[in-house]
Amino acid sequence: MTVEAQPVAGLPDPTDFGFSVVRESEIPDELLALVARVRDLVDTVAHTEADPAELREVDAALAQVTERLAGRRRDTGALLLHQPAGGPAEYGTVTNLVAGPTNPVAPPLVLAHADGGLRGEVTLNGIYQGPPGLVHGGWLAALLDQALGAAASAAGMPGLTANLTVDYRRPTPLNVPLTVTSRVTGTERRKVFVSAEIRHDGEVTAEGTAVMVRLAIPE
Ligand SMILES: CCCCC/C=C\C/C=C\C/C=C\C/C=C\CCCC(=O)SCCNC(=O)CCNC(=O)[C@H](O)C(C)(C)COP(=O)(O)OP(=O)(O)OC[C@H]1O[C@@H](n2cnc3c(N)ncnc32)[C@H](O)[C@@H]1OP(=O)(O)O
Repeated sequence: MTVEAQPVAGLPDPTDFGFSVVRESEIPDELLALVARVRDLVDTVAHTEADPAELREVDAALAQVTERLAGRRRDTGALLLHQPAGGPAEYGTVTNLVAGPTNPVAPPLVLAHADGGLRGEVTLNGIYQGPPGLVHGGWLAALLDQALGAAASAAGMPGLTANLTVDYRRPTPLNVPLTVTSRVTGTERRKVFVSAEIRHDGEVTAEGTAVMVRLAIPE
């Protein structure tokens, strides 16, 4: 489902540049319910010890379901026009790997404006595993990258990550609530300096900084 975008302060209308735009409110509840179901499915499949005959049957059933849904496919680059709690409307992508509401692989990370930056809670299950019982370091980097990019975007300066530095301070456990925070710490020409942390039980388990380079939007 694609609609006309509301203008976002300081940004041109993305439809003028060939992007399709979807308002968050236009995503049907039924799709969100299906996405949640598939998240459960991914975790279930990753951990199943069902016998081969049962697996064959389930595989065939899922092949039918996949074919049934494959007919009407959204543009991969479709933008999501959404409004983080406590802040103005902004753009992301509908299928963003970390935060996209329609992406079953996204946990998803939902961030709200807080304390001069952004804050959100997320719980990562066994499909995000690296070492036994612990979150994969690449996924922690992805969470941080998202929070860092979103902080710049929420401050009205969307851009791309030019440089990302991650420090892993403590092992980050699976299946527990993690708090993610981020903020802009400075700007210089098109560069936006940002920092972010992931905490478990109040203790920082991973932290990152990034240089985001603001989008150079053609006149
Ligand atoms: C039309 C409307 C569209 C609306 C869309 C709106 C929003 C959508 C955008 C964002 C969505 C918001 C939130 C999403 C949240 C998170 C998503 C995660 C973020 C990512 O997943 S993102 C993917 C990975 N990311 C890349 O795929 C970047 C590949 N890369 C490049 O595309 C270029 O490399 C680029 C653009 C970075 C720079 O290129 P460029 O030509 O534009 O600019 P240039 O090189 O002149 O650099 C300008 C100044 O940045 C300094 N600088 C450059 N590189 C640096 C580095 N590595 N370290 C330190 N400083 C650096 C220079 O030193 C200079 O600094 P100075 O001003 O001091 O000279």
